[in-house]
Amino acid sequence: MTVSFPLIQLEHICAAYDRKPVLEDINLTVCEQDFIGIIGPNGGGKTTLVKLILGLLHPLSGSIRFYQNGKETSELSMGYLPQYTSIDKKFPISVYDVILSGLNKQKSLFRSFTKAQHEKVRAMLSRVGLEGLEQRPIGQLSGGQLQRALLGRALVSNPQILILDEPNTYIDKRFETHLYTLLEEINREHAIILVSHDINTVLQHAQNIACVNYTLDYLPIKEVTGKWIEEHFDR
Ligand SMILES: Nc1ncnc2c1ncn2[C@@H]1O[C@H](COP(=O)(O)OP(=O)(O)OP(=O)(O)O)[C@@H](O)[C@H]1O
Repeated sequence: MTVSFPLIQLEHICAAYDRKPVLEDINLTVCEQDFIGIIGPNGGGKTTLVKLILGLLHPLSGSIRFYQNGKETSELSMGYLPQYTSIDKKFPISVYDVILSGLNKQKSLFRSFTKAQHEKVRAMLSRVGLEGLEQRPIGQLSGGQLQRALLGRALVSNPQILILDEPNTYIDKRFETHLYTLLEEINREHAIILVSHDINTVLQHAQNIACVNYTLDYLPIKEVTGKWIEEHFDR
């Protein structure tokens, strides 16, 4: 059996916006090669939890720790596919540059992107099925095409952990099948956190499930019963 080390450990996390509590006493460990599906009702705090993990929001109390090969580290490389609605489609940027921007953190400050980095972008364009659309501004893409471009941006740096917030809102059935094959492939080496309203998607692909509704309830998929789904899932 392979040993799976923790990558992220959240302990007793509380979060609030303008003093209004949103998350209470959240404990969660994300291990290497984990695939955690996050479900929960609208406004339950799923995106807030993702923002805390990404460091975009600071908790009111509690701790978030990152680990690499079992040793604590200050940060991890994370790829993030945000919710479609949080994207400004009017921003004048091409598909190619969106994907390239996923490598910003790996670029030296005063240097241009290297040939190898441009090659990574071209390979990613093909992986997410956007060849031929590289120069198109994002405002002229369909919802599904934009989500694929954002997925390319999240993946191009080969991050240790991939976080997807509602990836299949606009993606068509054909690409959805491809997306989950892609995620399976990625999951052989990297951890995935998938926020989804689609309980079937989570049950089918994740190893563990977390229901976020002010507090967090966590269970291995194997232990999920019909009763648990009824109690936790907002239809
Ligand atoms: N920037 C913000 N300022 C104030 N309140 C916020 C902010 N972002 C989210 N909230 C509130 O925090 C609560 C949790 O929001 P969050 O977006 O985390 O929920 P969610 O589970 O991701 O919801 P959904 O399924 O609708 O995307 C909601 O009541 C929301 O209105």
